[in-house]
Formats: sequence, structure tokens, C-alpha cells
Amino acid sequence: MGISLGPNQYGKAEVRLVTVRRTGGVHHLRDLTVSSALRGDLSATHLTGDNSAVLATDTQKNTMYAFAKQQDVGEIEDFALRLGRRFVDTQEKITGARVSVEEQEWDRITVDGAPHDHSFSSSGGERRTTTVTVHADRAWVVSGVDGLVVLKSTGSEFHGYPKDEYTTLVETDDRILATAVTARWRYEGFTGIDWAKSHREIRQTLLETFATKHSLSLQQTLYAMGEAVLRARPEVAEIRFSLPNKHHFLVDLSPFGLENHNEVFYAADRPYGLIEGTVVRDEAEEPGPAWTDAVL
Ligand SMILES: O=c1[nH]c(=O)c2[nH]c(=O)[nH]c2[nH]1
Repeated sequence: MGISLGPNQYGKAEVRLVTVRRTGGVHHLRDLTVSSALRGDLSATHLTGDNSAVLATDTQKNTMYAFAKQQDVGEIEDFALRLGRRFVDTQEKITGARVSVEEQEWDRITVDGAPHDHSFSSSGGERRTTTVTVHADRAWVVSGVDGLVVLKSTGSEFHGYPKDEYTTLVETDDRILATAVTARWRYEGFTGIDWAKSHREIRQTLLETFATKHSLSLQQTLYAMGEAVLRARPEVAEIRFSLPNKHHFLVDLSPFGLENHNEVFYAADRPYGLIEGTVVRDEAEEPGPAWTDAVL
């Protein structure tokens, strides 16, 4: 009975690559997910474990990050072609490379009508929500937003936290801060509220505060967003947040002789910090049963 190796390929899938380019104070963000798959004479590794033709998938990933630093990413087609050619041209046994790139688009957050220099939002999975609780004599309304994705490429620091024998996190005075805002706000005295307008303006307050508040922690940003909503919206008694800290780690390009001045990041999807909190107006009524079904 003859047995042989059929078609095969290998590569690194879904490399999360975020770049920030600066022109003056204006930041330009690119958010790519890159996958490679190489083909060629790879029978040796499958049959005997001889890896002499196997460009490690880790190297493929590093090449993506290094190329993103060395030259402007440009169009995703050009970036993919540069990578594909690199793998085929430098590896004798590799005869074909397939490189796929998905780009996540970001829009600039508008602050006072003008596009912000370094704060972005990403439409897509965002949802507007409401949960109402109705009793015979009154009702409660809790509305909100899910999946409002925002990112600022500067204006965020994190330091001053306790260091113990398990601490490896490096303090930073300039990092990417990104989250997907889940917010729920409870209305009070809500006769005559224009729900759509209220939602639109609360959303805008959340965006503007995220953009303009210089952040020393996501917790501080959470409170600032809640405070801004309560100050601007008398109809809101309380607002609750669940904010995943979508970590963007600086890629260490020093093994390749390259510096990384907050230009090339690895966007991790998990684990993530999860920052949750409530901001309440002091004189607000008791929420009663309002939150029972409004799980954050
Ligand atoms: O804004 C932050 N808050 C934290 O509590 C925290 N913890 C951490 O590791 N990074 C951060 N960032």
C-alpha cells in the first residue's frame, strides 16, 4: 500500500498589525490582519522532520512587522505583494506564497465639528440598546450602546501602579488606548425625552470625552466619560460602563536592528483588562428594579 504526502501549505494566520504614522501632530492609523501560507518542496519536514526548508511561521510574522516599519504599508495589495515576493525570493524551496490582508477601517472622532488628530472610532459592530421595566404605576428606562470601538494613538499613559515580584508590565507615558464601549444609562423623569436625540448626543459626548481626556488609566477615562454625560444630560441619573482594555503591545523590532517609536503594534485580542464602573448623580432616585434585567 503506497502512502504519500498530498498538497500542503503552512504559514502564520491572522497576525494583528497596527501602525501609527505621524505627520506633524496628525496620526494616521492602519489596522491590518495578515495571514501567510507558503508552498513548495516541503516533503522533508513532513516525512523526516528535516526543517531546513521551513521558514518558521514566527519569522513570517516578524517579517510582516519589520516590513511595516521599514516602508509605509501603503495599499494592502502592495504590502501583500512585497511580503509574498520576499518569501518566494529568499527561500529556495518555497515556490508559492499566498498573503491575505484584511483591513479594519477607522474614522476620526469629530470634536466640536473637527476631525481629531489622534482619536478614532470604528463603526461596524455597534448596537444601540434599551431595556425597560414596567410596573403598574411607573416604568424605568435603561438605554445604551454596545461595541462602540474607539482608539487613541497618543494621550494615554499608565504608571505608578504597585510593583511586586510578578510585575513585568513596563510603565509608559505614551501608549495606545483602545476599547469597545458598552454603556448603559438610566433615565429619570423621562416624560418628553427625544430618545434618538438623547442617544445621539450621549454617544457624541462619550466619543469627545474619550478623544480629549488625557488618560492616566482607562479607569480615569471611564469616570470622565460618565461625568461628562451626567453634566450634559439632566435626564440621565446614572451611567454604567464595561470597558475592555484592548491591549496594543509595542513590537520589539530591535533584533532586526530597527527602532520602534510607537509605530508598529501587535493588537492582542485576549486576554484583555476589563474595567467596569458606575457614575451616579448624587441626588438621583433609587434605581428600583431598573437594572435587574439590564446586565452589563
Ligand atoms: O488603564 C489601565 N488600567 C489598568 O488597571 C491596567 N492594568 C494593566 O496591566 N494595564 C492597565 N491599564
